[in-house]
Amino acid sequence: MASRHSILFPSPSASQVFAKHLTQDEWLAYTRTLQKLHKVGRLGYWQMSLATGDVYWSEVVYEFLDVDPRYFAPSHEAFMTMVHPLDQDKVAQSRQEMLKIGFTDIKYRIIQPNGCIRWLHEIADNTSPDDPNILLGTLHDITAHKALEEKLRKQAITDDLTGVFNRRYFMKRLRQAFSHFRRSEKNVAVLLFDVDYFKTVNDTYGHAIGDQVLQQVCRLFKERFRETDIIGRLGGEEFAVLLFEVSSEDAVAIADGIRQALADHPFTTEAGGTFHISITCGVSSFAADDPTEDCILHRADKSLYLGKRQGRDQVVYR
Ligand SMILES: Nc1nc2c(ncn2[C@@H]2O[C@H](COP(=O)(O)OP(=O)(O)OP(=O)(O)O)[C@@H](O)[C@H]2O)c(=O)[nH]1
Repeated sequence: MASRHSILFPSPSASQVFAKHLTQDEWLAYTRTLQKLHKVGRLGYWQMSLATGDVYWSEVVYEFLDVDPRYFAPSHEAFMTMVHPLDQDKVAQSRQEMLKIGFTDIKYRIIQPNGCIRWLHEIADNTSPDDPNILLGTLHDITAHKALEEKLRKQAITDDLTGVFNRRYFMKRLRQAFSHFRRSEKNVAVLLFDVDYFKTVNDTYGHAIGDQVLQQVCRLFKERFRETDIIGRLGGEEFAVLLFEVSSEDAVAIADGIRQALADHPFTTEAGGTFHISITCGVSSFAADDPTEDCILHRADKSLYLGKRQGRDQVVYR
């Protein structure tokens, strides 16, 4: 404890007090006010002596880390054990940066002893006016900010009704998949699904039941596709799924499994009765001579249209 306080807010020497025209009591009162302000503003700060390696953490830092100052001695090493494994390199690099250019501004995660992950924003420098051998850093807990950021990011790429990706995000992933395919030539397939006679579902059972059908279709998609497959709602009752590193034959078999599962699935009416739907699917794969990523969608769309003309409830591959 004594060594922590020996770095920060040292009791001023008589000459310092004299130079600043402060009495020792005034100086201590000023220090207490500053500490209180940091607590009120939820600003954590730390100091490290380059000469001795001693580290001081303010009370708020202990709170961010959720460790007890009575049992947890502050040190650079102790702190690094709490940094999220995925952010270790970033934090280590920022320390080097600070020593080199005298400043760093970084956001990273720490893991508290209870397993909770917190996001911290650290701004640090080594330009202490009194001692160039002292590094100074401030910490803000930005966990709530990050959670909001993540929520907004998800909202921006998700279809509200069904929870699958929206058209814009699907098209972005299709573009990325196409450029990856051009480099790797690993097969990528698109399944284009369209619910059959969906207008009749709405007209017969009502729009709310129609919405539930779309939600259940997507629930079934999510259950049956892999985490890495990209499921998107292109509009209305049309959905597309991007499958990576899958042969065209397997893509057709997967699509047919979904078609069958949907045909077997009983949907419930408001009155408690049940009804069934069917779905038609067009399948296509990227071709080496495709000039753009849209070509795969055009082919899948043509297959889908053919499937509709041939009587629906089927999978067509071209
Ligand atoms: N309930 C609901 N209906 C929607 C939604 N988006 C589009 N629709 C309806 O989906 C229906 C699509 O009808 P059509 O394009 O005629 O297609 P279809 O009746 O499925 O016929 P085929 O595709 O030829 O088998 C329209 O009635 C749209 O109003 C939605 O979010 N919720």
